[in-house]
Amino acid sequence: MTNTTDPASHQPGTPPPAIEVRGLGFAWQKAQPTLHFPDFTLPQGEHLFVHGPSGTGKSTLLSLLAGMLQPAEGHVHLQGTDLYRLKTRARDRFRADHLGVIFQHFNLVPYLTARGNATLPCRLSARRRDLTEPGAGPEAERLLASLAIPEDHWHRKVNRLSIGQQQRVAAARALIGAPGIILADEPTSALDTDNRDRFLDLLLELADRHATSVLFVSHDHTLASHFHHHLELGGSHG
Ligand SMILES: Nc1ncnc2c1ncn2[C@@H]1O[C@H](COP(=O)(O)OP(=O)(O)OP(=O)(O)O)[C@@H](O)[C@H]1O
Repeated sequence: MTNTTDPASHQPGTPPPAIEVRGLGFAWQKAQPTLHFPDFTLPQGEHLFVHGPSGTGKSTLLSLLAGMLQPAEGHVHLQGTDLYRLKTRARDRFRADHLGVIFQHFNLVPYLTARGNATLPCRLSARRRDLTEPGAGPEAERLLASLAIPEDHWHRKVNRLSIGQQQRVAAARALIGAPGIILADEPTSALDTDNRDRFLDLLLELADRHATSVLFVSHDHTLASHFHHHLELGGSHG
């Protein structure tokens, strides 16, 4: 893997942070003002809660961190790799190997089962396949069970599951193969308070087992206490 670590960004001999953002800006269209994002560093294994009013750029930030948009300015380093110095194919590979993403609408593959969706990252990444023990199928089943998906639902197509169950399948897909970073965009928006807290506790507990860093976007301030760090968008920086 190409490693374009910025030597100024962390002490030699220590692991690089999970996420480092510097001077990041993005414009959806030339006529639109550039969205500016605050600088931040998230140490590996720690969790960040990103909040802020609608339209302040939370989803845009997530897409930038996932390597899916080209920034107008600034840098994103993920685990020491300068994401936007990678060529497109290398960036796609980096994403498949190191990122688990839970989108607002889950982006599950509707014609695959819960187990089929959860194992998908291991089909796209040999690294993640190699990091499953004893293999992608059993690991997917263990994650689905940990996330309270009943065994008789594992072989059901995901469009026959409840919204809450689909959210948990998306979490299993993000967690499989121990990616270093999980990016989650409002993944609890459709859940009631009890299920939301349970989902979040499970996600963070499973992430902690592999020292996975979680960046979690939500409008819901009551979730902030679950996280080590908080980042408010829409303040004086932008
Ligand atoms: N595909 C797009 N094309 C043009 N402008 C966009 C696009 N997506 C978002 N924007 C604009 O970029 C800005 C930031 O949007 P973004 O969705 O990142 O905000 P957000 O904080 O996630 O909002 P919400 O909380 O409502 O989901 C908004 O002004 C929005 O209108």
